[in-house]
Amino acid sequence: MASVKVAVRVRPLNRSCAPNILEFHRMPTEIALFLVATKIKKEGLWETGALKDKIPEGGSGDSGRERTKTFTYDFSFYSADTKSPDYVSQEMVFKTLGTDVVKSAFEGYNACVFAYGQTGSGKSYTMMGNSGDSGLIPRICEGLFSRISETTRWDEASFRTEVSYLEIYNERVRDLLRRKSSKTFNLRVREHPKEGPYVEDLSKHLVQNYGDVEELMDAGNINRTTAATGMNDVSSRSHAIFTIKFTQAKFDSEMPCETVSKIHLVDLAGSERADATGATGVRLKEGGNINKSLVTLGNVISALADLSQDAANPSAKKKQVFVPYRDSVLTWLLKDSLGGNSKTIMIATISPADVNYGETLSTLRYANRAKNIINKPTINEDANVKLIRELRAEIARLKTLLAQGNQIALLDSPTALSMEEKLQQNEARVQELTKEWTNKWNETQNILKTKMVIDRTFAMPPIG
Ligand SMILES: Nc1ncnc2c1ncn2[C@@H]1O[C@H](COP(=O)(O)OP(=O)(O)OP(=O)(O)O)[C@@H](O)[C@H]1O
Repeated sequence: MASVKVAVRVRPLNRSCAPNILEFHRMPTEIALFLVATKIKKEGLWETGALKDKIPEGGSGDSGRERTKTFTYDFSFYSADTKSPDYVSQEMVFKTLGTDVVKSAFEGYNACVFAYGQTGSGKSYTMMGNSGDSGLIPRICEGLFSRISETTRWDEASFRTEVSYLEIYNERVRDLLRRKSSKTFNLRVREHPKEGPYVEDLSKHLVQNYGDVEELMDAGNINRTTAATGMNDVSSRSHAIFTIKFTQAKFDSEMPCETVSKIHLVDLAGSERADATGATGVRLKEGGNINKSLVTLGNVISALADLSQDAANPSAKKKQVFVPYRDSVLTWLLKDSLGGNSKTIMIATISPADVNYGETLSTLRYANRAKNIINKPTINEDANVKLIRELRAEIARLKTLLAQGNQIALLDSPTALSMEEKLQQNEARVQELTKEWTNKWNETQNILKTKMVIDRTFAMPPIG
């Protein structure tokens, strides 16, 4: 069991922007939002943060008193002012959150990081970053490959890494890395009985080093649907999911080990008010679809939070809680990351400008709710390797029983003979499975050793 970890990140003010509600004390209306830094500094990083929403009770006769609502998150990143001693850089965000994702991948857990927030609040900056100031996705990929080369220096481990990149635009799934020859832009979402929802025909790209990933990331980013809006010159008009499938195989005390980890790195489109963005026509339709799927995400988060609270209170009468995963493509595809088999992190991005007070408060509430989600991450072990381990345990058990039987002169009894037979069968099966598994990995390594060339002929998405 693991709760969804929630971090909040404050972006800098725009040059032309309204006053900063982080330090701004003149009340724009009766309501002022103070993002009060009540953080605990631990090992040089902000470990826990609380953001306070102070609402002075102006006009009610007790103007001196303030109603204070406090939100507490797992992490709060103050990135509004590079000169501040509290300033949190892209590197610090990676060190605090990203290194855990890399660790999860090596341990065989699924992981997910998703950035949520108002349009222009810094989701793409946090997830992808700018050139020379990269965000979590490139840093996690780099971290993964640097740990692979470190590991292979002293260990006989083998690795296989595949990436895919899709966007959900107006409720349709597009492959951002599809080949020019592939025919469809509107991919179907299907459900695997064991592995859950997946995108049919989504291209998967084998990568050997960070350079390969970088090429794919750049190609996908060019393909992503963006547009200038009243709030952001390069606004993402789609939700983007960058997925890494990471497989690790090795012999540990002569025992095969194989784990698979799926990492979803998600840059959501921003919530927006049509009046603030000035959207009309196509942009307005996009905005409507974006908001609709974010509302569904909010409903899923709320339902999961209710379920977790219910589970934590066994004496309370159980409520019937329905989780509306299927109400949007986004929530359906992220089903495992939300309330399932994944270690998940939400990064809520907010603006410190007073004009964004309403959206900031709503993001803080949304993030507060997400903290209550309890996931059930498990190590994803290869089914054959699991079988080998179980058979070996059975062999050890039979051997002990036979040795005990030997001591009390049962060796020629029918029970002992059938045990002996079973033991031999199991040993033969283990040998056969281990051989198959070793051959499979040798083949994979041979494919990986032949120099791969990334196909750069990616298709461009249709407009609108
Ligand atoms: N923490 C930050 N430090 C420096 N610049 C930032 C930060 N956060 C955002 N920005 C800048 O603000 C602008 C808008 O940010 P970004 O595109 O990341 O927003 P977004 O939340 O992804 O918006 P949308 O939902 O419209 O796509 C970009 O130019 C980005 O570089």
